[in-house]
Amino acid sequence: MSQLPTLYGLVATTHFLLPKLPCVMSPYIALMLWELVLVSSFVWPDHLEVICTAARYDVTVWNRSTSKCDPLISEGAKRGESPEQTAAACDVTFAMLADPAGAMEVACGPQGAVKGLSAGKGYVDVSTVDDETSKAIAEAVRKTGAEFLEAPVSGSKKPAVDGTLIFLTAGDKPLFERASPMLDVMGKSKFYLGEVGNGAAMKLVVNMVMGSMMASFSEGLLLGAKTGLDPKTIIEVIGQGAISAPMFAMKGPSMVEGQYPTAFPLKHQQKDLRLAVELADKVGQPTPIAAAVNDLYAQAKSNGLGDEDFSAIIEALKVNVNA
Ligand SMILES: NC(=O)C1=CN([C@@H]2O[C@H](COP(=O)(O)OP(=O)(O)OC[C@H]3O[C@@H](n4cnc5c(N)ncnc54)[C@H](OP(=O)(O)O)[C@@H]3O)[C@@H](O)[C@H]2O)C=CC1
Ligand SMILES: O=CC(=O)O
Repeated sequence: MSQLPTLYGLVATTHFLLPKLPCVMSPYIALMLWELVLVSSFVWPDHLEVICTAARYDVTVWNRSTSKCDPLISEGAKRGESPEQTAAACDVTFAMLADPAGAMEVACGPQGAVKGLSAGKGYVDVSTVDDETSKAIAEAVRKTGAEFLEAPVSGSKKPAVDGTLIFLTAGDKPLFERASPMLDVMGKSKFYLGEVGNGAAMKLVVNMVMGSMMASFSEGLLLGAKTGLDPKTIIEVIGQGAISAPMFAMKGPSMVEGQYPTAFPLKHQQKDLRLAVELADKVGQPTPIAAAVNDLYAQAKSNGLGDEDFSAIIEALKVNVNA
């Protein structure tokens, strides 16, 4: 299928992207891989066809819940039997897992990708994790002679489908250069940030700001509504001023309707806030706003909103304090 020498492995996650590369996958990665030829619970056959044709990569996919790979398999991807076998079969393996525990399990567990790595291979971890997890995976990967790149992404489901993610990479520069053509298929830009840990830190900083923005926006919509303002007009006014943001314009209208179709799950936004607050604590930077917002998301998660989109945080604020 491919005239290129690189074989991709994807060990992943499931919900967000079944992207376009070799993976141990997540839904999110599935979307990314989708453009390389990936797999996922999302079905966009026409789009996949376009991407496969354009990218021309041979892709092997593995996911813990194997059925999530079926759509990609039916489009020509090969099925990996385990992270180990996937990494052994591929030149470069992309991993996209839910959290630090999942990323460690898939990289370093009993059938982990590390067991299939060797000199000449590369492992690119696209999961959002903390710097310590990333460094531990980097060490295990490098012990095999393979190279490691952390590459968390900024951008949710639509950018994944469109191939307009932003990659925040750090680690082995030769692997960054080798993986760049693949990153370019899945993303609109990529940053190389130096030592392992810098990509994780950048991602946590960005998502800390995003989580706080969404909570503040939610408070504004609810406060306005309580004073008799039309929330749709609030969104319009915000959209024309200095604090306008694509996120408000995109998610505001459905939030007003009480609809939260999941692109970025609330449980992952809370995970990122928690990791950001822990990072701040480690380096001695006060982040009182992020700490308060983290508590709010944690409360929303315990109230059953974890699998909703993170914009469902507005529901956690819909309490009548005068009742
Ligand atoms: N969704 C989004 O918009 C974005 C997500 N991200 C980040 O990308 C990552 C994935 O996100 P997303 O796809 O939405 O998450 P999901 O929760 O939808 O998917 C998580 C994936 O991780 C797998 N997984 C979790 N734990 C393990 C484990 N112990 N062993 C093997 N597999 C495991 C799941 O497997 P299974 O299918 O078997 O459950 C699933 O494939 C997260 O780190 C998230 O923060 C970053 C930017 C945007
Ligand atoms: O991590 C989430 C995103 O949208 O970026």
